[in-house]
Amino acid sequence: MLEAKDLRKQYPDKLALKNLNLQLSPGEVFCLLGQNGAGKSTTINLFLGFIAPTAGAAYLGGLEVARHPLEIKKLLAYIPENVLLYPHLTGLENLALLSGLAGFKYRESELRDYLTQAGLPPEAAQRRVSTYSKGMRQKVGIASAVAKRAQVLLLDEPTSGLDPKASNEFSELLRLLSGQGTAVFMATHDIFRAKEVGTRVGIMREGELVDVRPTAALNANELEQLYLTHMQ
Ligand SMILES: Nc1ncnc2c1ncn2[C@@H]1O[C@H](COP(=O)(O)OP(=O)(O)OP(=O)(O)O)[C@@H](O)[C@H]1O
Repeated sequence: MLEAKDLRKQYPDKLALKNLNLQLSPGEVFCLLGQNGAGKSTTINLFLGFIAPTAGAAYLGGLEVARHPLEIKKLLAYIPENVLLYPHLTGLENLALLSGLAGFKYRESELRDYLTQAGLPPEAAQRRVSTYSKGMRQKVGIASAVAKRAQVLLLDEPTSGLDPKASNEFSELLRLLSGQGTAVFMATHDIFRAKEVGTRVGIMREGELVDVRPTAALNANELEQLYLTHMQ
């Protein structure tokens, strides 16, 4: 569902990603840990097609991202730290717009159901998004991923700045999506969440994926120790 083959990104004065090799199956949740500047966002931006690789290739659903920019946009949903929505439109209107762009036309009742399923309070659906909290905007992002029937979900530090309850609800939604077969690739600094929602966790250091483990094999303390050992 998601694959990197010798994926590499060289900036003029920085090798941001060194020959990444990785494969994700449907329903897998891969959490990528690493310090600031390790290359996590670079990896996500390569899968999004926002930047071009220097060598190697990124694939989504078997399609090479750099060669199929339009097709891959239909396969994937992207949730950055701050979900960008139209502030003067309501949650419902935003979702109608986002799913419409992906080619889906839903009735208002269906859009409401997607928002409720994502955990947005029903009264909020009619409110302008400018009144939403960060967690509520994330929920609209998740609702849009579900409404688009995204096969791959890319997330860049989605829980940073969320309170523990919102962060926990977010983890539940990721489990729901992965249960429906969506492959999830998430860059995060949150070791606890990575252990909780991830099926596998990877540790990136200076552009290199230095360790990959199934999360079932470690408890949160062991994962933290492993991470710290790699950062020494
Ligand atoms: N457009 C660019 N031009 C030059 N260097 C860049 C560019 N974008 C990123 N870099 C460099 O590439 C390296 C990897 O950056 P990246 O943003 O992928 O790290 P990150 O792991 O996402 O960090 P953070 O946790 O802070 O988001 C860093 O050294 C960064 O300065």
